[in-house]
Amino acid sequence: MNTENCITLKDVAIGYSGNTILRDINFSLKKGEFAVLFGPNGCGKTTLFKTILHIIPPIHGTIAYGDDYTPRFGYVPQRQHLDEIYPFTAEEVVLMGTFGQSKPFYPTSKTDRSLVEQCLKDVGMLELKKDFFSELSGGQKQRILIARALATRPNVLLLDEPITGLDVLAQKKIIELISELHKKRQLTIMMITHEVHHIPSWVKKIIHIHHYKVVLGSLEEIISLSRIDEIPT
Ligand SMILES: Nc1ncnc2c1ncn2[C@@H]1O[C@H](COP(=O)(O)OP(=O)(O)OP(=O)(O)O)[C@@H](O)[C@H]1O
Repeated sequence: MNTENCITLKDVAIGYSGNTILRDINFSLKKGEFAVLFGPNGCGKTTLFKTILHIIPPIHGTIAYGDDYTPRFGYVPQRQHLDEIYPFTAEEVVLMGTFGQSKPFYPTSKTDRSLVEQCLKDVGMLELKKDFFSELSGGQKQRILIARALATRPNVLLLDEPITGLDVLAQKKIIELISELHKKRQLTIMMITHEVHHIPSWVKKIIHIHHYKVVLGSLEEIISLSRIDEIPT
């Protein structure tokens, strides 16, 4: 495998309990690349993320990593699913990101505490760390979920619809934050969206799920395909 590629999907089929949702998925991500996974509601974007994260196995095909490359995934799930079930402060939510690497029932280490502080600082939420997660605005919640993912010390960040449901200004700020983190931490990033106008104009790689097929395309190609889909038949 090309050493520049950190993740390669080859002839992958995804789905649940043997029922295929999408097949013939073929693409690679280079180290430090920023890719958008775009497609309509219910087409299988989150399922593809779950497969890449090994939460569910692929029905067919392989997911390979570059030579000498071990991916450490940070996952930012859809915010709407978490809003009401989190009776924790912002800081406690970020701390959860460290749990996968700490020993059970041990008090939080100083290293983890300072990691949490750094992640809160990096997303601009240090001052609100004692506020309840449930009482934060949509944009602030998104920042905390990004900080929680950063606290897992990732080299690959997967973001599921990070700007859906935010107002235009908050969307702009979250995209700026993600872009800044991408550069500063040299992360490989994959971001899901189902709205074409949520794709930043500077994104070069777009993985498009279109009519049950996974294709790579430029933003211009994706926009023209979306327009064709909007024409009534
Ligand atoms: N745990 C599950 N078991 C069986 N089917 C599921 C499960 N989770 C999702 N599905 C189905 O898989 C299909 C793809 O869902 P998925 O959540 O991956 O789509 P999506 O593109 O991320 O949608 P959205 O944009 O609405 O988040 C849907 O038909 C959904 O009902």
